[in-house]
Amino acid sequence: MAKLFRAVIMGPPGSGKGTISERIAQSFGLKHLSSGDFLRENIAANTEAGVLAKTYIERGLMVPDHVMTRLLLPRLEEMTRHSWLMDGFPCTLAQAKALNSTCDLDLVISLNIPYETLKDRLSDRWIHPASGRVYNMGFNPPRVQGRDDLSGEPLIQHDNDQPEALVARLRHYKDVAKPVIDLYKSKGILHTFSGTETDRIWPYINSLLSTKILSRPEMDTQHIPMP
Ligand SMILES: Nc1nc2c(ncn2[C@@H]2O[C@H](COP(=O)(O)OP(=O)(O)OP(=O)(O)O)[C@@H](O)[C@H]2O)c(=O)[nH]1
Ligand SMILES: Nc1ncnc2c1ncn2[C@@H]1O[C@H](COP(=O)(O)OP(=O)(O)O)[C@@H](O)[C@H]1O
Repeated sequence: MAKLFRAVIMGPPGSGKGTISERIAQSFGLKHLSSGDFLRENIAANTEAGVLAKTYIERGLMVPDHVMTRLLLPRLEEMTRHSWLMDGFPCTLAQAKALNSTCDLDLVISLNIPYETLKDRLSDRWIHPASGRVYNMGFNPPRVQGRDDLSGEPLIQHDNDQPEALVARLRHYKDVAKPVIDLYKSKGILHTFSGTETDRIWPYINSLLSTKILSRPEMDTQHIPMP
């Protein structure tokens, strides 16, 4: 059996984690797990953790570490037979340490995107709240303006995507992500990609993953006893 592959994608709000994760999931058959989608599922299902998480998200705050880990780690433990890519978790050192105690990551992708680019993208971001589908009026516009492609329902914008809120969100991201990035750097699994366009970054991520994922079955031969 090919060895399982576990990766995390990190980056500030609007850096393209969701967009790139979808491409990775399609090209390499990894399961795309998103902390935001998972929280929304729990909120929709009214689970105890979902109800608690909602009180933070509504105020534009991050969900506390213990709530995130209690929600996500059991889910990851169910995925022992799957290769996956996690988007949006861990985002603090406490979350990274909790994840570390559950599984060994093979790779961490960190997106490094200039502030001006993030500001432009997010002020143009439209979301279909029920599904979490994301559009950008320039980059990937909906087929009908203001409407979700699949359901035809109205799209909305998030207040915290506007420039005033974005500055605070980015500062917060930098503060909490720095020790996480340092941790993964010290483990030798961090790969950072810089740029202003997803389409230009994507080929580099694609070729990195091609080497890592294609080389996995060979690595399995390490377990075959030498004659
Ligand atoms: N103009 C432009 N927009 C892009 C590009 N890549 C992604 N986007 C758009 O930028 C916005 C942010 O991308 P996402 O993939 O949602 O970013 P994210 O990192 O998952 O963001 P969060 O969910 O806030 O953490 C979306 O509206 C995308 O459609 C790009 O290369 N150019
Ligand atoms: N790893 C996490 N730790 C704490 N809170 C989180 C985490 N992931 C997501 N959240 C919460 O869920 C919300 C929605 O997440 P997401 O869909 O990734 O969108 P965004 O980061 O653009 O707001 C975040 O604003 C935050 O409140």
